[in-house]
Amino acid sequence: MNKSKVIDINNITAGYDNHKIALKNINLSIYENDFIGIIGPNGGGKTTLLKVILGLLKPFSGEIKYYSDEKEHFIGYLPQFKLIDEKFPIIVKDVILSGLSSKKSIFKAISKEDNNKLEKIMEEIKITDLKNRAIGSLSGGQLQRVFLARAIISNPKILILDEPNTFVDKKFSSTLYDLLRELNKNMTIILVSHDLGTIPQYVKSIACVNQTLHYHPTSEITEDMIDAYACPLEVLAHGPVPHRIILKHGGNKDD
Ligand SMILES: Nc1ncnc2c1ncn2[C@@H]1O[C@H](COP(=O)(O)OP(=O)(O)OP(=O)(O)O)[C@@H](O)[C@H]1O
Repeated sequence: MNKSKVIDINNITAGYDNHKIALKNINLSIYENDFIGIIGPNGGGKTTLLKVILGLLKPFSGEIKYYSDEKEHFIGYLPQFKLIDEKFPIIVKDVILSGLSSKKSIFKAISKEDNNKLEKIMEEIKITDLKNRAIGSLSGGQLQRVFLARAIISNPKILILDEPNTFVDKKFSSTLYDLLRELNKNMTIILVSHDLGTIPQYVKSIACVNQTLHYHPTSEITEDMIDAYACPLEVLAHGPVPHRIILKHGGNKDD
């Protein structure tokens, strides 16, 4: 079966003002219905890669191609979590609705169709009871759900999540992954995570990012990836780790 490409990253080198290079000669092709887990050490360049994909950071060199007719709702993005000032005067439903159009004023009356989308998404993510709460009054996990709802309400072709597990509780964590699996039927998902114990069960492939990018077309995390890319080893030691994800390099064939 031939899958269509949605994004092609060719030989990208990127970094910041001081000419500090965060990513060097990165190549990655992303296809429809991919579910890519991005792992790597702190400061390895994961968020920088997302910024390049989102068009928020112009690379020093290289090229990124997008394959889509529709620009506006091509990518939904759940950013890395930041606490919000508790006086921030916006309520939950307006935050979620702002994911439908960047141009629409939050004071404009919402259409019936948009309202239906809002109700449906809040039910799916189990935040209906938060609908009229000021976002500054929410807990970290609640806020993260609200931003997830905002990222997917427009039904984007690609969903990008940066560390979505930081604040959610264990119970919502499995709901979140089940939801992502469901969304993945119609959406490409790119997920940055340190949660090495969990992501192999959900993602279809893994990209290790530590200034360079190494793509692994399976969801197994091998010792090799951990050694070469200094991925956070301690996470593997926490809790029950499915045996199948710990393989030696070439373990599939030789062991
Ligand atoms: N705005 C910035 N200005 C200058 N340097 C930056 C900026 N943002 C990130 N960096 C640097 O770029 C490198 C890559 O950072 P990045 O945030 O992409 O890493 P990361 O893999 O997402 O890390 P973490 O897992 O800690 O979130 C780091 O050395 C970081 O200090």
